[in-house]
Amino acid sequence: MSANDRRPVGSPQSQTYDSAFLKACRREAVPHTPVWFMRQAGRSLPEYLKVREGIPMLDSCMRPELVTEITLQPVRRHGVDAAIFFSDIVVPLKAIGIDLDIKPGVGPVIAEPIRTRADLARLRDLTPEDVTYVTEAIGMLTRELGSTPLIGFAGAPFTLASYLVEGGPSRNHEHTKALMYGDPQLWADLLDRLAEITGAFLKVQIEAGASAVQLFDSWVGAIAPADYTRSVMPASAKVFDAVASYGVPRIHFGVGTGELLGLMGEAGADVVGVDWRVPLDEAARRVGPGKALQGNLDPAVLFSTPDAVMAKTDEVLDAAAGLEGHIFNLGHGVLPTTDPDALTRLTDYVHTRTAAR
Ligand SMILES: Cc1c2[nH]c(c1CCC(=O)O)Cc1[nH]c(c(CCC(=O)O)c1C)Cc1[nH]c(c(CCC(=O)O)c1C)Cc1[nH]c(c(C)c1CCC(=O)O)C2
Repeated sequence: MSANDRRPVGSPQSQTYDSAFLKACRREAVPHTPVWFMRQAGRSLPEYLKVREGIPMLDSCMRPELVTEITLQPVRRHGVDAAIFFSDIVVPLKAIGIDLDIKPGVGPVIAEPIRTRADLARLRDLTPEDVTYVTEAIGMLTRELGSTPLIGFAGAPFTLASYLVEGGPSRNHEHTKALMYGDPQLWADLLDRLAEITGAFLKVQIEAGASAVQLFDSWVGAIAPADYTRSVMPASAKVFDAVASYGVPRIHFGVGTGELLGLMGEAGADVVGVDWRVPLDEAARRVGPGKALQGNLDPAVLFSTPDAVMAKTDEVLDAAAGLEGHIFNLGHGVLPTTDPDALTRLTDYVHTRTAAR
């Protein structure tokens, strides 16, 4: 029997329960503000580029030893308070047989976009057998990580639908919105299918040992609040409901979502991720009581001088001073050409500045 079998995730007996990260998610007192970075594993790290050499992105997600190594790299280097599982939001779609690839410098590209009712049949249920490499990698990882929590993740139904309907990355989401407004029933059915798949994918990660999960609705900032409530929120709420009984914190993040922060909390999140456009004290007013916040240093700030980084970090920490729970992060993912030393310095700075309080 492994440690995971005896000490279930989410319970006070789990090895990660008393970590600063999980305490902040639960809005309990912390020894220091916990830090992790979206996209902390990846191209900013030379050791990542080295192990990925000659291995296509999606292939790398299916090799448990490689996933374990890549996930651990930023934890070792920066001393962050949590690891995020190395994978991609399109991995579950690939696992159920959707023909897609991740093109370097472009992102996910879908061979045949999904736009009709007949296309929906291609989105079959995801079972744990489809992603045994995920279960295996998380088992290896949680053994290596010990008391450091592992964050599992998935793409939210809207963001996944955007890739599937457009066929790839999109600035304006025109085909996606055409479907959402033009055939609301097909849209609702598509998002509901994606919610089932996403819920199943998160369950696999939690059952394998993930201590928290983050739902990335990266592109939902393109949607107005009324449309979000009507056409997006029911599916995201279904995903959060699917994993509610595990008792692990659920984080909800999107870019440009200032007008949606309250609704994204209401969808069922315990922690709301905030990009850099809304200060955290204002975000707290929008989200309301009972939720922790995560964020929100502009990732581009890391290209500035160390003094400027510290000054902008102080602004984030000052705005966060009155929050019920705060997890320090960037407002979006680490940019690929970021100096990794700037991330290590930032981690140390947040730890030191918040330890004395
Ligand atoms: C929208 C989205 C995607 N993937 C993801 C999102 C949501 C987060 C966000 O909003 O940024 C999520 C994601 N993708 C990846 C992770 C790994 C874990 C981590 O954060 O450290 C996570 C959490 C690895 C990856 N996913 C990808 C890379 C780069 C590929 C490479 O290193 O070869 C990595 C490390 C590819 C990818 N996959 C996607 C994009 C836009 C890209 C970048 C394309 C490019 O610029 O090359 C889709």
